[in-house]
Amino acid sequence: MATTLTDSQKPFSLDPYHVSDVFGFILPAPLTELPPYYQPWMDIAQHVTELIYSHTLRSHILKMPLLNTRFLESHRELRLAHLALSVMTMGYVWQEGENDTVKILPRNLAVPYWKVSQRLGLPPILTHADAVLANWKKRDPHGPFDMENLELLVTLPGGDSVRGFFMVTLLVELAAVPAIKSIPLVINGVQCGDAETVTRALEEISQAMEGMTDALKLMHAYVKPDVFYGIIRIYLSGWKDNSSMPAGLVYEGIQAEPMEYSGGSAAQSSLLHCFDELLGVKHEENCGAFLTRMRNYMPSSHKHLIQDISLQPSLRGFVQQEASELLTAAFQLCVTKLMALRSYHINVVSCFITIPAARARQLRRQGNSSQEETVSRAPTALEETGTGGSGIMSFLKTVRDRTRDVSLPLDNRAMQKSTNGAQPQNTQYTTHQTHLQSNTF
Ligand code: HEM
Repeated sequence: MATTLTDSQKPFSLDPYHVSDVFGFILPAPLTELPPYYQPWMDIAQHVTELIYSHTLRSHILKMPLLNTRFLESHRELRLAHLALSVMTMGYVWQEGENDTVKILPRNLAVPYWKVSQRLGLPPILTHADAVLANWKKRDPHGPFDMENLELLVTLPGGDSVRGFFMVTLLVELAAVPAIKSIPLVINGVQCGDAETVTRALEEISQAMEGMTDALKLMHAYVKPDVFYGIIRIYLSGWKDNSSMPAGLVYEGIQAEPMEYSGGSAAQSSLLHCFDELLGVKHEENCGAFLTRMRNYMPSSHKHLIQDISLQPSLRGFVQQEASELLTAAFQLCVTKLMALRSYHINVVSCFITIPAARARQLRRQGNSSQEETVSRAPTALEETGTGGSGIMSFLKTVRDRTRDVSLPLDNRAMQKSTNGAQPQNTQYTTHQTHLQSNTF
């Protein structure tokens, strides 16, 4: 008689979580057009930048018809609709900068935006899932997935730098795909005590983390710091913990009270949340609360993946229990590479926020903050906080330092063997080896 496996006995798989084998969390082949009924949205969304520059976006949006969302059927249609409504909303709110914001998002934008957001499980604001994961197409469909052959579906002010910012972030997501695909191998390997498979999968993950750092380095080649700081950033910022929008935003036709949402940030990428849960990284109260809140800004299936990884038996506990040098080295290499990625990201933030912010302050002090200096156009409300609303540097350093806490001590010899890709000589792993045995090496 055939036996059926219960959920907890089935191998862990990425299938239920809408994660692509080729693209990871990136939406594969996003649609570029909606059904013709929604053309009034696309006509505005595809020209948001020009309309902002001519100060006419708000008036165009006010004249837009109130469309019914029930003709949007597929997931990809909903994602394009969310992206289009998101760039319109960011443009509508920030068209005149930080000093002339709005209190109300008009009904013809707010009602469909709310409904599409509800169906996707996303908040009604521009998220990483919109601007990065669902905002790309290949110029030549048969060409490579690289900077030269990729373009945005919709954009915001900032020219080549805004394209660079979203596309480099997309390439970081792509570099992470081998790591995401290795997560089930780690979890299933731990379940059945297969230390050799876990070791190999962890090596794959650490290599992908290094690839992510390399991709992040492209930010310097494709994004100008003063354009990012002075022009792009305000359009990514939200109406929570933002002194330019202290009361939040009323979504007309949804509820009379204003609502607060954080702006778009790669803290909403599911990647590092998955790695933290897998490795057992625990964040301090405030940082942890912010990061956990960011999970509500992810597509719901990706959020569930992170939750389900967190419910698995402890990988770190398994590594300690196995007391294998190679396994410990592979685990430790993941911790080291994740810390290196976070440290490099801190450098990027310093270059793109801290330094331009200091320059803007200096110009202001000298009474020299003319609009010709790009950094001077930046909103002052965002100087000390991230677009997601966090106090940037101390937050990022604390998050990086908590990563270190899961380190497992190992001797240099094992680390060298692992980085050289040496294979274990004796692969007879069992789940019940003890620490004591490892101390006899
Ligand atoms: C110019 C480029 C970038 C800047 C200026 C930047 C800025 C920031 C800021 C200010 C935060 C603090 C949280 C917030 O307020 O939103 C943050 C968090 C974060 N960013 Fe970025 N970021 C950049 C690129 C990226 C890229 C390409 C990634 C990779 C996908 C990334 C991943 C993260 C993550 C994962 C966090 C949460 C903290 C952590 O887990 O370490 N960032 N970023």
